[in-house]
Amino acid sequence: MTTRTTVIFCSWEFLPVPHYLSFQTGYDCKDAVKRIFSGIQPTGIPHLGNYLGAIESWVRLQDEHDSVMYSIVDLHSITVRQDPAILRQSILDMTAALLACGINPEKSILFQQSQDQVQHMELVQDLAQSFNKKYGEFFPVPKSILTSMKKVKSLRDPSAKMSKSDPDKLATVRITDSPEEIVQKFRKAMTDFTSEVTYEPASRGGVSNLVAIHAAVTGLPVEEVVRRSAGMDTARYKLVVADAVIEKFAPIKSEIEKLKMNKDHLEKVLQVGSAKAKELAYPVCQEVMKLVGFL
Ligand SMILES: Nc1ncnc2c1ncn2[C@@H]1O[C@H](COP(=O)(O)OC(=O)[C@@H](N)Cc2c[nH]c3ccccc23)[C@@H](O)[C@H]1O
Repeated sequence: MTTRTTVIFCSWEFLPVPHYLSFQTGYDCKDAVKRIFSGIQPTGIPHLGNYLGAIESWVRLQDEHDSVMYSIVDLHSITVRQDPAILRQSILDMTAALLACGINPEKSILFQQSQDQVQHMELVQDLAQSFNKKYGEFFPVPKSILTSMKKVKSLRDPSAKMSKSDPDKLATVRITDSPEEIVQKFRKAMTDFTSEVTYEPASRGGVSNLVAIHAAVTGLPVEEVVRRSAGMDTARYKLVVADAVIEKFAPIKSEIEKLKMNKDHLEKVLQVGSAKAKELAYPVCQEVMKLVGFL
């Protein structure tokens, strides 16, 4: 008998999870298989924060775990009114972006949240615990895991996180930005009056955000990035970071363009993902029905 459990992946916050994903179909929670689950809203193009804080790790996790699910959380996005046609297109664009970043539908189940039922992480934990109290140890209680990358900060206000919805267009670097746009955004990034490049997040948020981004996109330790920029002023350093980001995103950007031309493929990926997710959920729901006495 295969047993299943859920490990919630998130970058720094508690994240909600479709509740069926926290079910297991075995009888012994201790033997449960780890399941990775995370999600991203379809609205807007993924930015540097989404990439470094989540997507890059999702790609790694799909190679490290047998059961991995990523959801395009379209239900989350309708907390504000969305134009249906634009939302439909955004879901496909996000699918293209995730595939271009390296999400492999052979290794991960990629699906739309609206094809599931959704609950929040804390609620799932409460539900699992309360169900287990009444019916025995059936649901593993989901746990969160964290990435090493902290929040990527806004380029215009290092006290705020980089966000898709920032009204200041210079604050957020999107995966599909042109090299010119990326250079412009980094050139205008807020730093301070000290020209030296150092990593002191508490007192020098702006330049430290640049160092953290630089380290993350090059894969170098922060200390090494700082050492290599000795003698450089922040104005020059901004261009070095911009170049590193351009280099990182160039292959992803061209892959997105290719994938977006094949709408049928993108739709198929989501359909197959939803079918796989439903297939996992169905026997679990049946077990629950039996435990409760409905079947
Ligand atoms: N500036 C930033 N720096 C570093 N990481 C960041 C930055 N901005 C965003 N992220 C991370 O990107 C992922 C998707 O963000 P969303 O806002 O679309 O993501 C959200 O709105 C989520 N609630 C959707 C979600 C994630 N996990 C789930 C599990 C179940 C259901 C839903 C979810 C997230 O990991 C987010 O933490």
